[in-house]
Amino acid sequence: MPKRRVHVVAAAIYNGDERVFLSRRPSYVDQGGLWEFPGGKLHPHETGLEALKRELNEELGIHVKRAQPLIRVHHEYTDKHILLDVWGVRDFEGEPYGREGQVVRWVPVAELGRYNFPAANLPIIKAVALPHAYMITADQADETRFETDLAAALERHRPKLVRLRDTALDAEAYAARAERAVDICRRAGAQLMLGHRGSDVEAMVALVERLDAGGLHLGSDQLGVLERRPLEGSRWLGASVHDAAGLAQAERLDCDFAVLSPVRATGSHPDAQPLGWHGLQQMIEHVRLPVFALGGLGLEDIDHARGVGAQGVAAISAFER
Ligand SMILES: Nc1nc2c([nH]c(=O)n2[C@H]2C[C@H](O)[C@@H](COP(=O)(O)OP(=O)(O)OP(=O)(O)O)O2)c(=O)[nH]1
Ligand SMILES: [Mg+2]
Repeated sequence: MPKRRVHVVAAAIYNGDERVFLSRRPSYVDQGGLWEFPGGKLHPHETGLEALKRELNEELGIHVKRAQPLIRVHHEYTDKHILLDVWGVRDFEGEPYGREGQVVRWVPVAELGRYNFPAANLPIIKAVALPHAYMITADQADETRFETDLAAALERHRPKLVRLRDTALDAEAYAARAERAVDICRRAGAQLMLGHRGSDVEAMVALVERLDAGGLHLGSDQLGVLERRPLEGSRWLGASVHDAAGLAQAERLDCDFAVLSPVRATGSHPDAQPLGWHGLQQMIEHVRLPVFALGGLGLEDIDHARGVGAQGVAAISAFER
């Protein structure tokens, strides 16, 4: 017998950027006792947004005014195929409470990892926890200067996620710099992503694990040759992409996010044809993966990037200012 297909809408309801609202499923229902993003199944003839508004009113007593698509997750449970259609909700009326008697709680995004969710939820938790700014380190041959600049940028802009970009360093020098940079980032409350084009991916995965770094960032050439996700699910896997094929490959590999460039023309890549905001929007419209916009952008562009469906902005020079 074919499995039942179930379409579920659910909401990440935010209080600022720091907390999201969770409910605990009653013990007697499917996936009982686990925490969830509030929501439920579509009724016949309802759109996703209509169902979301109805469910959040029934379950939490709030009126949703606006919602943004966040992520769609397909998951095979033993008895059914589920599509979880998750929306970000920031604009609503009323104070959410457990209207059906369920246990509810505002949870700091950084603590989501401590809660037990249904198996389908891991990509959702990652999408919720992913910040809106992704800092990329600049080329700097001098080690002392590199460390001072990194500490200064962390202090000034407070990014939560940083990529240690490979510069002219060889594998050994990269690993040595990574070890210190992971530590500098950790003390500033940021996670560091590693990735070195001159090293093979297994060596990079081993380095990420040895240093307990935030994750692995793949270059577009590395992305192209991999057949499966090279890294455990609890760490971030990011990838640089420049076109629709790259985005599709990043999705296939179960990347947690992609960085798409160039949106604007930049001095560092003068020959590349910029996508523009419109090109970016079209390219990510049907992609289920969070995508950072990169190329000539600053932190002041984050809201615009989010407005066209991107996760936010990745940048090098914006963090040097
Ligand atoms: N709401 C929600 N459901 C989830 C999450 N993760 C996950 O696997 N699910 C599954 C559990 C259920 O099988 C299904 C949601 O159905 P539900 O029981 O909440 O549906 P509903 O609110 O419409 O309730 P009912 O009318 O069927 O009683 O999706 C999640 O984060 N939120
Ligand atoms: Mg429900």
